[in-house]
Amino acid sequence: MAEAVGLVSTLQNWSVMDKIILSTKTPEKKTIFGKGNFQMLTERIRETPGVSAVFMNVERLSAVSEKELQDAWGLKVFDRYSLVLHIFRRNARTKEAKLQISLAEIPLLRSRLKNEVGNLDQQGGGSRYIMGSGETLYEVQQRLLKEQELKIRSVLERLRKKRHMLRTQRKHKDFPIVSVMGYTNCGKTTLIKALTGDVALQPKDQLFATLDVTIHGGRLPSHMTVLYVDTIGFLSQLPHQLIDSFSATLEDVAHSDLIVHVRDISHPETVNQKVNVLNVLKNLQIPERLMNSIIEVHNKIDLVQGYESPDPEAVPISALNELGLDELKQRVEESVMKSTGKQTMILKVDLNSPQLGWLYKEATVQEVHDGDDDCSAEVKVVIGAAAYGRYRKLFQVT
Ligand SMILES: Nc1nc2c(ncn2[C@@H]2O[C@H](COP(=O)(O)OP(=O)(O)OP(=O)(O)O)[C@@H](O)[C@H]2O)c(=O)[nH]1
Ligand SMILES: [Mg+2]
Repeated sequence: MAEAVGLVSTLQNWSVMDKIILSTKTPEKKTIFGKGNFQMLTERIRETPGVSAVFMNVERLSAVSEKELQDAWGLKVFDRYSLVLHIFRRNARTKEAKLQISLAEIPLLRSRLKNEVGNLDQQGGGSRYIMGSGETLYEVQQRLLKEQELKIRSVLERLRKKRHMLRTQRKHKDFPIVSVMGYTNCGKTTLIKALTGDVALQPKDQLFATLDVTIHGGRLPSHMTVLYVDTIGFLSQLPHQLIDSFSATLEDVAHSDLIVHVRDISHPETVNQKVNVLNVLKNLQIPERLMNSIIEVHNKIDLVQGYESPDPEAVPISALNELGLDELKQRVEESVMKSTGKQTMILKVDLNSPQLGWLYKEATVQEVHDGDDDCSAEVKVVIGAAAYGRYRKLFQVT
């Protein structure tokens, strides 16, 4: 099992795996391989030292096929769905991520159950009624699964509402939100760590190191605070049901003020990865204004000698070596000012009133200069239209 997972971490794309592990395009057929092929594969598996699991590059194996292959090879057999789920399970930290995984596991349990009951039926046990309850064993188990699914969904819904509330509070505080997105392992977490200095962040050289959407405050050149959102990485051909379960965690992206798309330009599949990420973003129904203002970041330039971006709009950086970050922050600032309608203003404040304190709390104070008299000051401030409206109303400024 460790090998299978290690392999995914290193290769990061299914197509390369075809060459190394097994592949088939007809998982639904009861017998996947012809007799000759099956024997050849079995021999290859036996001859290869240290194989502890086999990965079949298909979205879903039927429970019957999975069991047959496992019995024949004496090894755990993964398909794309169960392998991604396995990695997710290892990396999940928060309650929400764990619940999402439990939800994604239900279809697997359901098809296994069907298979087990099929076997029991052959022995004459599966469809018997239980102690006059009117329900067969299969029906009871199906019902329990359904109940479990409903319970998970209702807890997830509660967590979602809580997130919604937090989002509203953040908006009220007027901090722009920048979602950092990209293919798995492209360096999203490393970049946010470099931009915010948040030592709690842990970048890792593995797939789906980040499974929870987390938020980190960082300063822009104008001293404005923005909130960077670290998101789950994308992977091509991620099984559909898993996307459904996890797209909920990406919901917040549609409400952000800017998307930064990080690309690992040292990766041989970097162009395909970009296409994949943009496709998923389209499916997440991101508003057009956000899609049109995406900042594309070319990361890991330290790994490509003399890198020159083919796209003059892209920002080349090395998150690990902290190269190009000043330019990136500048671009983020310009974009955020535009999308949030924030402006730089010079306000005259009365030092005998709480105006200055209010501005420090609700906006970004850049400079404070002495005013015409002892009790006034001129304040350079970055402030959004809504906050300025509140300021004027509160202090009756015309
Ligand atoms: N050489 C080099 N390595 C980098 C750079 N940025 C990130 N890495 C490495 O790439 C690996 C993945 O980094 P992460 O920041 O965890 O990537 P991620 O996009 O957050 O990955 P997931 O959360 O799994 O989707 C780590 O080993 C980082 O050290 C860079 O600029 N140069
Ligand atoms: Mg990450």
